[in-house]
Amino acid sequence: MHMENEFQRIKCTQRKLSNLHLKEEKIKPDANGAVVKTNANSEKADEEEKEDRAAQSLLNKLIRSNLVDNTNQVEVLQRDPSSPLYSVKSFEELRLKPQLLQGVYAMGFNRPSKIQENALPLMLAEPPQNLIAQSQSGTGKTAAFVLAMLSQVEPANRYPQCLCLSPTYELALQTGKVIEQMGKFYPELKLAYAVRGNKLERGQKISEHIVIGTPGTVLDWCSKLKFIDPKKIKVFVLDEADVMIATQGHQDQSIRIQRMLPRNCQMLLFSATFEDSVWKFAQKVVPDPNIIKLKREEETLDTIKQYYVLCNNRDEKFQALCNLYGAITIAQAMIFCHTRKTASWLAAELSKEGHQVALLSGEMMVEQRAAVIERFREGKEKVLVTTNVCARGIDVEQVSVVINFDLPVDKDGNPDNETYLHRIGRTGRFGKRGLAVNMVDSKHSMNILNRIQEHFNKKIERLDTDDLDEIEKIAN
Ligand SMILES: Nc1ncnc2c1ncn2[C@@H]1O[C@H](COP(=O)(O)OP(=O)(O)OP(=O)(O)O)[C@@H](O)[C@H]1O
Repeated sequence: MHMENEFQRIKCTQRKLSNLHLKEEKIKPDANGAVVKTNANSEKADEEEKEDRAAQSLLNKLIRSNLVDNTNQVEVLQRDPSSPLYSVKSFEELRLKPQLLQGVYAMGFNRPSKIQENALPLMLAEPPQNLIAQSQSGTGKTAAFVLAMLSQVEPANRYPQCLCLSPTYELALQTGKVIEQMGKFYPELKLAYAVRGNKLERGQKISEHIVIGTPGTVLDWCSKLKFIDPKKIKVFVLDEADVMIATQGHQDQSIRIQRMLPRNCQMLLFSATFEDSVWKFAQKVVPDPNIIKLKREEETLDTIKQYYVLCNNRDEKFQALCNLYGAITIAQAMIFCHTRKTASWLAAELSKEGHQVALLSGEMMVEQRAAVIERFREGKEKVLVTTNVCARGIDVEQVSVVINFDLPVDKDGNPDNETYLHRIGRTGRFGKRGLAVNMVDSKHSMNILNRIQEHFNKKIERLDTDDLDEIEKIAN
């Protein structure tokens, strides 16, 4: 397929861009090759680690090979509440083109996911319906809109008919990959990438049926360069709207593109979250929408044993951790630190003690991070040391022990209860027992711990890591 080569070519550029990403770090080598900070704020930057939602989203895509379990109900708000609500339990019921059904099965999908059950009939309805859909990452949104786009293409018409916006170059490539896989048995269907670096000759018109790209380049291709005739677009998809609006300028560019499309163009918007800002944006770009929401699986602290260990300083925390090591490595454990520096130090110290640990750090490229998580998921390492920010939003399901080497705090130094719940709450899932150990080394961190206890109205027991009987007790 023609798009295969295209993808390969873009993949090469992707590597170069990933390297660029590293250059943006606020550290540089001095004349002797040692790493020095470039400005006074860099210590702070290191501590806070800028949250990069796009990188986190990409990481989740790279490490995920399955649907995320979700037994919560799907909420559907129809534009026309009087029309019957269709939901499908099989892909056959959707009456897809045979080559698409073949593609779906070749991907190993046996039946639609929860969100797909309701979203697909709405998206494939005649006349096409607009849709705003929200569900957590990994619930099958991408596969759903890719199928909708592929279903609506008329291959005989050699011009773009579906337009899909992604927040970043890398995310666009990932979605492109799903289009390629699902369209594997539909060779006449062609895909073009509207991403920076993909240069076309002036005056050229694109003949591919689906265009996937980032807002800036797509806007240029539709307006300034006129590679695409926006008036011929039948399906417009805005993916990862929550990540999109976190990037400066993307929101305005997306709205400008949307304004160029014909009135009867089907508009589809997807997001993992629905904060107010996302919702406002969604309403601007999707007129008269149907709305589908799938709630996140509730995390609870009910089946988790929570402890704290009282120490005087970092070295004592390390010693306590070593005492606990045998008990925690019965299962898989994640250890959270506040800064990259502490995480690197801790991983190095644990290695010196002869323990095999993995380090996941924000300064690694996304591909490297994905490889580390993959090894951990395969059980090649039983302990993963990371920072709260770096691991935010990453779903590793089999972890049953969480150690907060540093307690989670927000930018202002207040307890970050949400992160605490998300980290710890995942350990006791599916009826499994979980274990959480919090390291406390100052009055301040004791105060944070007390506030966390108050917030969840749950007592966190003290643990003496010199007492072998007690350690034995928590491990079993
Ligand atoms: N019906 C299905 N049956 C089995 N696996 C599926 C099905 N739909 C999607 N998947 C797989 O589940 C994983 C998550 O799906 P997908 O990427 O579509 O989720 P998503 O909600 O778009 O996630 P994100 O928000 O991270 O983009 C992928 O590996 C995908 O191949």
